[in-house]
Amino acid sequence: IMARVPQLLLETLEELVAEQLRTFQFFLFSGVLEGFPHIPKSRVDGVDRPGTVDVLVQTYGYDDAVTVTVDILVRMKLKLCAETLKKKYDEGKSMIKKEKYQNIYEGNADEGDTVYLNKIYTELRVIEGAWGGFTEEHEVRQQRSSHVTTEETSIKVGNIFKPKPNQEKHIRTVLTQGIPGVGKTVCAQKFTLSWAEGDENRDITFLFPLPFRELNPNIGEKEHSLMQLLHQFFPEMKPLETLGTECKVLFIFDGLDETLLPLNFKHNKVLRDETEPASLDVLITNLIAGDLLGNALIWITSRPAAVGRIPRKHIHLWTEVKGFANEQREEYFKRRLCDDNLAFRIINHVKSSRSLYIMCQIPVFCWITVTVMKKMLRDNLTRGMPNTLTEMYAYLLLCQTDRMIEGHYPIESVNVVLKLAELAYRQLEKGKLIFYEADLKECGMDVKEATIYSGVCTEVFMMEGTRRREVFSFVHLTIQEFLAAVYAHHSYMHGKDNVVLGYLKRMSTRWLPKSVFNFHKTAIEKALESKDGRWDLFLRFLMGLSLKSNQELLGRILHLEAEGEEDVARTVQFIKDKIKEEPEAKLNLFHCLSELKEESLVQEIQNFVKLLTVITSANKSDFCSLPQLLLDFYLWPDHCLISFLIPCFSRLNHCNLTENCCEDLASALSSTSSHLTELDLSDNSLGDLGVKLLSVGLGSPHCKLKKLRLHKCELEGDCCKALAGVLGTESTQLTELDLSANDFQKTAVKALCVGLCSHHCKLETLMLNDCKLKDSCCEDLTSVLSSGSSHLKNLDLSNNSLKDSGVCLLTAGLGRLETLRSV
Ligand SMILES: Nc1ncnc2c1ncn2[C@@H]1O[C@H](COP(=O)(O)OP(=O)(O)OP(=O)(O)O)[C@@H](O)[C@H]1O
Repeated sequence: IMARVPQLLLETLEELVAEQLRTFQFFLFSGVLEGFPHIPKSRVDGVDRPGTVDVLVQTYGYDDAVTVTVDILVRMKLKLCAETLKKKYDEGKSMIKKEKYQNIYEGNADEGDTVYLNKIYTELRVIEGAWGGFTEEHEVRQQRSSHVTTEETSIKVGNIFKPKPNQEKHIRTVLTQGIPGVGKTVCAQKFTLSWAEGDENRDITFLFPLPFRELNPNIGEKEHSLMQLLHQFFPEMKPLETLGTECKVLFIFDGLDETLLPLNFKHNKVLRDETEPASLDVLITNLIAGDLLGNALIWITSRPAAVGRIPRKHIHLWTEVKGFANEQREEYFKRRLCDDNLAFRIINHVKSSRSLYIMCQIPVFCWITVTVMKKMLRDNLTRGMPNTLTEMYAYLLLCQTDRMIEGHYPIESVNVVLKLAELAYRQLEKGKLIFYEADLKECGMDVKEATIYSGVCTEVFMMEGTRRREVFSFVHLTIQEFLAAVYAHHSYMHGKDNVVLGYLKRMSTRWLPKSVFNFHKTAIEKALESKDGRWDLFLRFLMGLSLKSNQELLGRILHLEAEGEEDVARTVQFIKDKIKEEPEAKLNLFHCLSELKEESLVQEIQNFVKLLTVITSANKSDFCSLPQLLLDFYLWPDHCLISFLIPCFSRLNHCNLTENCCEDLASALSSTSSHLTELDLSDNSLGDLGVKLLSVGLGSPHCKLKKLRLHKCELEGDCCKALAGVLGTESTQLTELDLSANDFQKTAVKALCVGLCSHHCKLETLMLNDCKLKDSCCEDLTSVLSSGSSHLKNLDLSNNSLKDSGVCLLTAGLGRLETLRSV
């Protein structure tokens, strides 16, 4: 339709006779059109029809060129002509609506390139019933805490409104929450498209996607009825005056976090009539509360921090988008790239960096990774692939700048990036994610500059309706945080201006001596003071930018280099001191060290975990989530850290562990740097499978374990063969094995004895008490004891069902045994 606008306008002007054309042009240059700039007389006076169309489009853009033309035609009393133009335009617009849902808006799409949703859409993990007790926490932290939720029931997005078995009440309102970039908008779009294509939810007659951010510009406009609002957004609905009660209607309100509406559920008047005018806030709150169109289905999506804006009583089903599971990550890369070889290389790189791999749970990071790595591999820049977050975002900014230069935009990238960075910082300071032209102006930017970088940094929305208005936002909050850090770093390096301090403090301290260290220190303190973690990611990027390598990387577009390397060393020390002060509150500081590629991070974590062990030992349930937490988020460099962590976790008894952690433990035990000699895993539900997985590590030549406790681990004997294998390996150093309080049968002990007989076996103490053993196992044990190779000195068989005859048999062949407990 947009491409057809000039043609539509031309067709309209061709209906005018010469006299009328001159009158039309008079309106353009006379300046009578309210809210639209007038066109200089010299540009239109006496110009032919195609020339007039050109001037119209160049001056007003497609949308407003049509609005202006319709307005003038009405003033010229050419009503029919005006209506025809408007009708054709509106019809075309409703067609692009459908197209709008077929394509996905991604910042990096090459000019004219269409990314089809159905092509790249990869199933997302969505769970239902999760009320996580949301807090005002920063979303990146939410990602962390959402990790430890326990019970999760997956749900298919297309089924959220379908009745569940045994459910009496139908679900009218659903709220779907998720951290930024996790795929909420894409979910809503996919739902809409599947419905529009007739694949799913065909019982819904009307589906109205009304993103909160597109509703914002309507705030403060004169009152509208719900029907008028719908007519404005969906012109094809105009023939309908009411929606009635017969048909099933669904409203999708995407992005609750972006609304500027007060959502005053408590005091807004009750509204029941969809034709009665009211303020936008009244319309929306009444729709959600069910007073207006009580049968309509409502779906709201939101980032976690904003979900509290809807009273819980109005929400019937809570769901949460969790992002991609492991296989889905790979599938995404394959779908996105259409080149298996390239996908394979990217997947391999992502897998080689655990932090990157974890980040790629969030689809938007997958997209950033694809954007950056595709270009790097294409340019043969395989050396030094990005590993830290700062590197990744720096490359993203470079990619975008290259695209801009390729597009021959006659604009100086340095300036635009800096202005954008300032914008990012100022808005972050205000806690704003969306902003207006006035905010751009504050940073010396015009709309054109912002839109040139629209690919990655900002999005522009042409609003429908009576007014044209652009709303801006960074494509992703993390990009805003990155650019904000660029601004803070640049301001300090070039003007010794510490923006982090805030204006007043900056003024009052301007005479004090300055140093990079002091600058970093204020930023660290600011981040630590903010309760909602708003500055956490900013700080990570700021630390990352203090690395010479990252400054050089960005050197092509920005001069960020700083003197004062020793200052960075002081910053590192300061971070470490802060961590020691209050380790459990300073998790983000570990991320900062990893952005700084701080080699001693490993040591720091080890110390940190030791401290944590002491702090949390009183509360084992908190403690048990920590290994997973740490493994996931603080592994850098990726491969060796776990082995450093393990010594601190040598006492993992009673930690609610299951077989799920055994593979990680095994890999820690088999790491070359593993120094663990004792491991207590008692009172966990490892089961036979868990111990089998663990045995892979136990049997490794690098495993230095001497004592292993598996008391009460829900073992039934299946694992004994694997344990025997461990005992029989040449490198085994195990001298003490506690298998007490498990449920072993004869065959289990028999299997174990194979290992005990091996001449490599160094076991001196074996505890098999409380194992429901019967006499029948004594025979095998006796043959072990009497074999010359056994080192067994202590054997505990107490609390089993052994009879005298069995014990007699054992005592007959004690070998080197010093203690035998059998009662
Ligand atoms: N299911 C999916 N399949 C493929 N790509 C996806 C999927 N979900 C998300 N993406 C990618 O991630 C990007 C961000 O997703 P989306 O805009 O839906 O996130 P969001 O949760 O709405 O974030 P925000 O809270 O920031 O609005 C998309 O532009 C797309 O590139």
